[in-house]
Amino acid sequence: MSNFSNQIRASSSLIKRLKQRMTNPAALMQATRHFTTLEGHRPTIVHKRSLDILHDPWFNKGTAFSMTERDRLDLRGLLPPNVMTSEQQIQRFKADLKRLEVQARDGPSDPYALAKWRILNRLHDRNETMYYQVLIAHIEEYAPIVYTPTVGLVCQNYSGLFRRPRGMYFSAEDRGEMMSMVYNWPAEQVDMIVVTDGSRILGLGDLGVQGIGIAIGKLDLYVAAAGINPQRVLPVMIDVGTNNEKLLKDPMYLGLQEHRLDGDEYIAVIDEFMEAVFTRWPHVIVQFEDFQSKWAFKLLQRYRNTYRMFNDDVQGTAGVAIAGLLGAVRAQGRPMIDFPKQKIVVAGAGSAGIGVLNAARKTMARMLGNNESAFESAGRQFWVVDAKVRNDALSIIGMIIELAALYTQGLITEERENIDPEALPFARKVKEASRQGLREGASLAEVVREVKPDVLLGLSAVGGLFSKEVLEALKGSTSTRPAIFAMSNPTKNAECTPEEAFSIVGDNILFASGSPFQDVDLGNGHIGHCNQGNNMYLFPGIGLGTLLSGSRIISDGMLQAAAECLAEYMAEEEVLNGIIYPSTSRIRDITKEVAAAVVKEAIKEDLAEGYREMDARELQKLSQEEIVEYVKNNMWSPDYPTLVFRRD
Ligand SMILES: NC(=O)c1ccc[n+]([C@@H]2O[C@H](COP(=O)([O-])OP(=O)(O)OC[C@H]3O[C@@H](n4cnc5c(N)ncnc54)[C@H](O)[C@@H]3O)[C@@H](O)[C@H]2O)c1
Ligand SMILES: O=C(O)C[C@H](O)C(=O)O
Ligand SMILES: [Mg+2]
Repeated sequence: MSNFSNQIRASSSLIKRLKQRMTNPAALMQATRHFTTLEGHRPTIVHKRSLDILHDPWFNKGTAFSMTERDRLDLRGLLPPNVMTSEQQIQRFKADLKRLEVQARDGPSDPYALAKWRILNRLHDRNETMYYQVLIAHIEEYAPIVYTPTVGLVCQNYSGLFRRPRGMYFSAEDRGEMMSMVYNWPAEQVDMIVVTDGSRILGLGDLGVQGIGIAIGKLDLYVAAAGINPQRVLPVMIDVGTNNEKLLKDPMYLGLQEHRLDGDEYIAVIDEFMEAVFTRWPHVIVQFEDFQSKWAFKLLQRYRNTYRMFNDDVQGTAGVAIAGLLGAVRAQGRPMIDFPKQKIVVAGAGSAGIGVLNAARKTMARMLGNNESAFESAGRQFWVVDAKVRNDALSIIGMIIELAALYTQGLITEERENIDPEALPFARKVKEASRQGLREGASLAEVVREVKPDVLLGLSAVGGLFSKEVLEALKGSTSTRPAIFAMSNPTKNAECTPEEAFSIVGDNILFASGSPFQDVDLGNGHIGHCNQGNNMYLFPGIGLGTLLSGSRIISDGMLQAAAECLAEYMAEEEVLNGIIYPSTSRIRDITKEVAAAVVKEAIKEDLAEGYREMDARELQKLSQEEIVEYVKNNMWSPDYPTLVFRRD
């Protein structure tokens, strides 16, 4: 699109926004105040633009920059969309100070988590190199602060915590202008974008614009674990509104205070964003993060064959779960090839749950011969329990219908009405279910009692779902070592704690959770190991491997290679001791290995087009060891460079 037509779009949208303000009393007041200021004072001349202004305490006004100023000073997209008055800014600051005590108490297991986050964040703003030195050297201690679980708390309190903006904001009001807005980002090259629309942040629901925190946290791991250069990462928030009623009414909220766009309008915004970023940075990789499942699958299908993108919750989680499930087989003292015999109960058929189910089924089918009947019989190893408010129920709420009838819950069978298309392949046949003593909607405890599964895996976002009754039922498992994956985040959303799992089901279980927990002291010198089953073990390596291979897309084979690499990373002895995932202190090493596996697969599939001086032909010639070396040599480390001044 030409610059000229962009300018026309920009000015027509400006007029539209001014018109809208005329009907909004608060905005009108603000506009009036702005003009009064202009009349009363001469404008200040600035010789800076863009981030340089935001980073200069003398000129910075933060969220109080008006829309016209944002346009004039190339600030558009560098601030959350809601323009605030300076009175509102002060209110927000005071509310944040007051909330500090409460937040400290709300914190995950560490009451000082949020205070630590603030200190680290200030360091990040001051000295990026030192920030990453600290993070890498103490990743075990600080990953739970900059990432899950504290990042959830940060997102929930983002309006108060917001200081210096980080990343870009594209809002529904920026339609038609994104192509020019991307040029407001100061970096000439961007390798990794993590984008969210804030619609499902961890298990905390719709947090609207505040979800930017999750994109920032994921990119911190890209730098710390994968060695992506921090000057080449870009966190993005696409603000299409929010359906969170509390945020819609909150005067301190920084995002658009309107309901979420839906349907074609929503897709048009995401399409425009994708076109804009890939136009400016054709080699960028875009990770979709924490989109509600309604859009997660559709957008993945829409873009995955044309853009270098993946969905972390669907695909990253699937790989991490596969590695853990294979680890669970090994921990039983059996070969991985026995995986297709495992009986697996999954609670939660959302974007992550369905991603895991599809990948696990395919892995089993491959082991069984990779034909149609293998795929069919693999499907019979899964029992899926979900609980959903029916879409149609929302529209008939007014018709005095029993509340209970609005929900579909429990075991999914083919009898279920309005079943999600993604869950349909996993619906149990009614006759088969009844032979097992089960029926449509059977409770999780009933399913566990009748199936006696090897694995109970939760991606439901419901804290405590693996209740005493459910865990008691798991004692009847036919496995020598039942495995419990309580994968929902953050901490309070975990389906159960490791203490509950070990104390109720027994010392011999295998336990993994999405958020970190302490190991459990089982007495007599024995430790119940708590694994962290989190997609952080894969997404950094998937991104880095894709970047260094120069593959134009991220294929199923590349994702599979990443998962297998993680599964094989753990030594036999560790696995037999119940350790199926590496500790976070090894995340840089595992990421290097995963990236190398991804590069290797991209070469094998003839997708690798090369990166910088390493062209496709050179890549083809590399041995396994050379690929690992190539990856290692391209990982950024936080060392101070020597600086030299030169006039422009
Ligand atoms: N450990 C990880 O690496 C990882 C990765 C991705 C997601 N997650 C976590 O998994 C959770 C789910 O994420 P998602 O993207 O799939 O969300 P989602 O909203 O798409 O899916 C959640 C599903 O759980 C179902 N559910 C709700 N209540 C239930 C109940 N009582 N019993 C059974 N099912 C129930 C919902 O109907 C929905 O289908 C979140 O907490 C997220 O943080 C963890
Ligand atoms: O963010 C995480 O910790 C994992 C995962 O992406 C999630 O959405 O929970
Ligand atoms: Mg996520």
